[in-house]
Amino acid sequence: MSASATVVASHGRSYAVELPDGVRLSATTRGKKTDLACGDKVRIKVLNAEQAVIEAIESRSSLLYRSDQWRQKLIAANVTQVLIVVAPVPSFSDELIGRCLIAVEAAGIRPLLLLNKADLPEAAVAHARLRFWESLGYPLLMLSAKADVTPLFPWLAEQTSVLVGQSGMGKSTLVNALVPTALARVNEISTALDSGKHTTTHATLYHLDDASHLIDSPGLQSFGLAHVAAGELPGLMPDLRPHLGRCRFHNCRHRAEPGCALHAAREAGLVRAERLALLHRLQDELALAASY
Ligand SMILES: Nc1nc2c(ncn2[C@@H]2O[C@H](COP(=O)(O)OP(=O)(O)OP(=O)(O)O)[C@@H](O)[C@H]2O)c(=O)[nH]1
Ligand SMILES: [Zn+2]
Repeated sequence: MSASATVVASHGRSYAVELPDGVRLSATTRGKKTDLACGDKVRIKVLNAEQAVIEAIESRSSLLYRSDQWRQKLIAANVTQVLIVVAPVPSFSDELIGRCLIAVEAAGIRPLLLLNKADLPEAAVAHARLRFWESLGYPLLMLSAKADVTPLFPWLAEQTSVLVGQSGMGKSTLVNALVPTALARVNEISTALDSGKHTTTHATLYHLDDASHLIDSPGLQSFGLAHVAAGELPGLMPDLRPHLGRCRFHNCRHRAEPGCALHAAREAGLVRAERLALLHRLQDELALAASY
């Protein structure tokens, strides 16, 4: 029997898919190609009450992924919003936030920065650090997953959101607070995927209501952007964007070229030196990836 389904968990080559009536099956793909992400809409062939084979993947409205010179790591498909979760403790990385926001911009998805653990005394300093990202136009919400997640409700309504962030920021705590049945679900899916672990080792999709869905993803340590073209990078950085097209050379790489408008903006205090440094690091990584 052939049917439509949604990928609700992905872990390596193992998937869990959900039928329109809510029944979940474990599924594998045919052949070697396994470019599937949690949130993907697929056509499956049901083998029995527990198993299915994924036969085709439907076109995606969005795809969030990271990549290095060797491979792409799909994070989530068909999401409308990315929640970048940070916390005062353990300390978060601005480098990771900057990279993640470029991937989010490249994918055309709405971002929300979420500062969790607002109850900790270190939260004020973390909040002050995040004001930079807020000044670029990215919305920022501060809450405590342990105390109260209701401030998040209006943001989640009628969205398919994916939680991304470094390990330990509190993604699982957030999911457990938002989805009362989440823990049971995780155990059920872990069994289906035969991983035997109950930590966030794979992406999982939860339904908050009929129109609102939430995908949890494993903690990130790095965020490669080998899939973004070098020429597109500055246009994906909102602080650099207003200065583009004003360099002396139309093909300026914003490195040592004379008359570079981005360097002029940095000298005028309009652009942070770290942001140009990030652009240059990403350009170097792309050049390295291209040389393989
Ligand atoms: N004080 C405080 N601690 C929190 C809060 N939310 C989560 N924590 C704690 O932070 C630690 C990490 O939380 P997790 O939910 O496991 O973090 P995670 O982001 O899912 O981590 P990974 O599964 O490794 O990706 C746990 O000890 C939580 O109890 C909060 O709002 N306030
Ligand atoms: Zn330039």
